[in-house]
Amino acid sequence: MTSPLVAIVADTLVHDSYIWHATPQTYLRAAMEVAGLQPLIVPAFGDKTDFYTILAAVDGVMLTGARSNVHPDNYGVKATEAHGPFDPARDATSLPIIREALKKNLPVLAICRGHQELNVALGGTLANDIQDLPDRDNHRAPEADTQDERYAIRHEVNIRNGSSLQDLFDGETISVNSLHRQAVDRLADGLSAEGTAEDGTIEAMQARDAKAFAYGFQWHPEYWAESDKASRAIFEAFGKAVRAHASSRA
Ligand SMILES: N[C@@H](CCC(=O)NCCCC(=O)O)C(=O)O
Repeated sequence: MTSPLVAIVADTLVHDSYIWHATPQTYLRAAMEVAGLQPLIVPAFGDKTDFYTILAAVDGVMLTGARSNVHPDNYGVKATEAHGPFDPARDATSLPIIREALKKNLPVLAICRGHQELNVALGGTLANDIQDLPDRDNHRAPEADTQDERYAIRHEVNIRNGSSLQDLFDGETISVNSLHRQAVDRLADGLSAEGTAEDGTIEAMQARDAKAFAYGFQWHPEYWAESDKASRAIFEAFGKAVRAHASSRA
């Protein structure tokens, strides 16, 4: 059995005196075991990356969550210490890969930092430390000993009436986890808000002109992809779209 390739842009981190280009296993497993895809981790070498060759080889692109934040230079805001930590190598790789993937009508699944990258890549902006803004809730992960507690389901997302996500989730409201302190501020023109939290945070969005699956989700469907119905539905739909792209090329 062959599985289509999905490109996943790596985070960079320093460990044991080396710079690593890496992706958490939760995303890789959800891509492999629920979406049925073969992940290909793309090292974050920015403009040294041969995007043409990578995007000719894969049938989808997935952007993961990360503790780092998109550098505000990318959306025209002056950086402060509070905007960090940063991973400029990832920004320089993920933002162009998103734009190129959408131009090529490749399926795109953007999660948490990836959701924020999708907005910035198309010209939108981000709000920082939203828990300190008036009328906004705390969307950060709780202090907890285990990842299961950090990724526990925390709040509801209301899906826009008429959104194709209502069909995907078979309902108007879903319950999600929450591990972020930034959020979409000005939504890029090329995106539509498809789901919002009670405090107005854009939790789900879609690339308007995309001919394939192209969604951003502010929460983490990868963590419960095997056991949670809505999380599984996202990965299954992404897998189906990537396989459709692969078949259309064959
Ligand atoms: N850093 C951004 C993006 C949020 C995100 O991708 N979170 C994943 C965090 C994983 C963890 O805490 O273990 C933000 O804070 O908004």
